[in-house]
Amino acid sequence: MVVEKKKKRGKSEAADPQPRGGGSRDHLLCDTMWRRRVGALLLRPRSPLPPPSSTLRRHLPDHQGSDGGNSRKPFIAFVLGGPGSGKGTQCARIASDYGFAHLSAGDLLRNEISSGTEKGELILDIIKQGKIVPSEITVELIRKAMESTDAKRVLIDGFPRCEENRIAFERITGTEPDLVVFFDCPEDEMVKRLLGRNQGRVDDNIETIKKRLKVFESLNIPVIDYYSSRGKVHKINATGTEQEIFGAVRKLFSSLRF
Ligand SMILES: Nc1ncnc2c1ncn2[C@@H]1O[C@H](COP(=O)(O)OP(=O)(O)O)[C@@H](O)[C@H]1O
Ligand SMILES: O=c1ccn([C@@H]2O[C@H](COP(=O)(O)OP(=O)(O)O)[C@@H](O)[C@H]2O)c(=O)[nH]1
Ligand SMILES: [Mg+2]
Repeated sequence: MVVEKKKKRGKSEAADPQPRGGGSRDHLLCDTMWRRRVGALLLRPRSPLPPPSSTLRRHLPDHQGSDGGNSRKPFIAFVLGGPGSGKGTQCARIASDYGFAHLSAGDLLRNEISSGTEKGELILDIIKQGKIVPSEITVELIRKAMESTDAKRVLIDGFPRCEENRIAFERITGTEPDLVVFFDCPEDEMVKRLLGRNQGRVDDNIETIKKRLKVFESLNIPVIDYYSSRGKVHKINATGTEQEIFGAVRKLFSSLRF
């Protein structure tokens, strides 16, 4: 099943700006429709997105360091994979064994929902529908979280979700990931795990799961294809036990020079 999908993931498709899959495209919208819908919210007077702040700049330039260690950027790993592929589970173990800060985009968004703001209501609405939150919101949350950690190694779990997310992140932070880890898992296994997750999440129901899987295939795979073409992707077979998968993860992370 996975192999068949991989065959379909040709380069030309990655370059195709149109979402794949045909049929109604509503569920595939990354950001455009929501931007329109919440234009007033997003365009409300506020300070424009700042250029990378001095704190973030300290981390963001070349992580090899160019001014005696003061300008070191953290080592950034994006952790991608379909819903239920085990991103969060494996990130927790990487964070604990390899000294990474674990920034989960989904958790940052859910924290914002808990704040009870208008923005939180918008995020909740989008998550319930399995769609993607506007990049301005997510990138800003990630940027702030990166600024507030002193960690020299950062895992960004579940982001970028689409090409537009990726471009916004690179533009706003002025940096790129050093590594992209892709947990490759068959859909039926992901569905089984999500239905058993039992965390009371509004999006872990079969109707929303189906939408999330379509969004992953149409919008997230192109991000993985993009970074593959830049030699940054390390694919890990995400079937088997947590321990077995972590064996493959450990092989990768133990071989890295941070
Ligand atoms: N290898 C695995 N085998 C079976 N269940 C797993 C495995 N890895 C994670 N899980 C469970 O599957 C669910 C989804 O895992 P999670 O790490 O939250 O995935 P993601 O962050 O990619 O959505 C959780 O309930 C988790 O405990
Ligand atoms: O960068 C992100 C990360 C998450 N989400 C939304 O938050 C939901 C849950 O994301 P999370 O990463 O927590 O889900 P997971 O893949 O881990 O099950 C997604 O379906 C999206 O609706 C988003 O819009 N942008
Ligand atoms: Mg997760």
